[in-house]
Amino acid sequence: MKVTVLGAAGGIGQPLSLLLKLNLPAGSELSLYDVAPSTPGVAKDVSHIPTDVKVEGFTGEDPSEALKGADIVLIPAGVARKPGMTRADLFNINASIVRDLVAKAAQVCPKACIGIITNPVNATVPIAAEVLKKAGVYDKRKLFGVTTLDVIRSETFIAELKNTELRPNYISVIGGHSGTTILPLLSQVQHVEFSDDEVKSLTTRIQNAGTEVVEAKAGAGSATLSMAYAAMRFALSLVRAAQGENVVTCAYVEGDGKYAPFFAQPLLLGKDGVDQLLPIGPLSAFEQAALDEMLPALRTEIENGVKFVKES
Ligand SMILES: NC(=O)C1=CN([C@@H]2O[C@H](COP(=O)(O)OP(=O)(O)OC[C@H]3O[C@@H](n4cnc5c(N)ncnc54)[C@H](O)[C@@H]3O)[C@@H](O)[C@H]2O)C=CC1
Ligand SMILES: O=C([O-])CC(=O)C(=O)O
Repeated sequence: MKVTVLGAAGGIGQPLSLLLKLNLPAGSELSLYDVAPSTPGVAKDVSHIPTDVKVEGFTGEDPSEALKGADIVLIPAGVARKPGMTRADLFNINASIVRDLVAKAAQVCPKACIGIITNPVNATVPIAAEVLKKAGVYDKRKLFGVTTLDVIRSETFIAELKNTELRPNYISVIGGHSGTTILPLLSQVQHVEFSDDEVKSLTTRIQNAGTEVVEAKAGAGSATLSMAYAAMRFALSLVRAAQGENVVTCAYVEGDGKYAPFFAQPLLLGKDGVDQLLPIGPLSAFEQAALDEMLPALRTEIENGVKFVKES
């Protein structure tokens, strides 16, 4: 199993590389690439940790060497928000970064599962899909927007609010990954009751959690450490599924188009990525209204991504 991280020298990339070195199964390979010239040094640094995961680092303009033989490609390359910006403000720079990196992955490792972390995820995943289609290698089961951070935040905030045990993957977060497109399905959480006020305030907190970090970091970037953990958890789900385990997770994928062409929802992962789209389940009136309200914005972000590739 080979995992390649594109953007490996960044705020997310470095702790993600560390976590993968510590947690990938023995015998795995970890390939780190970034335009930052320090990347071979990041790889050298991580490689001194005594686990049975082989690490290589690459820099320069071309990620091809890093992508050779990759089974999973994780992409946190690009710029992050500063206070006052929305994720959509990152589109102009990050759209072409994702387009060009995914075009290389399409050439070098067309069968790899690709997890896009770079924001705005709602648009960068459709960009990646269009690039893979152009290259004739698109398999919608293998392209994901990584929304695991929304899930782990929900887990943490619920446990804090209700003083309950932390349980992984006990909540679905559907829709997309920005503002009101992030919709945690609190009504489905087992054994926990929320008042209407709690539902409102907790939903808003989960939707604004990225901004909470951006503001607290005061100009030094956005979530990196919790995102690195989230991306590791997502990558390990793909690894376990590739090894034959049935794994359920939420991610932003091209689904059945019922709500929007791309949509974050629970998925059953298998050997080739998405094995089954799982139903989002029954929604409360609050959640149904929030879903109806978010869809136009989500669809517009998707269209912007598609248009960007068609026009470039
Ligand atoms: N999906 C999610 O839940 C989250 C997504 N993000 C997004 O992840 C992205 C990265 O965030 P950070 O790591 O904090 O940013 P950062 O600026 O610390 O790191 C980004 C890295 O990407 C590299 N890079 C830029 N262009 C590249 C290219 N063409 N090829 C390879 N590497 C390239 C840079 O050299 C840098 O090392 C941002 O777009 C951010 O908004 C951040 C948090 C959560
Ligand atoms: O808010 C941001 O810009 C980074 C991000 O996606 C998150 O923390 O959820």
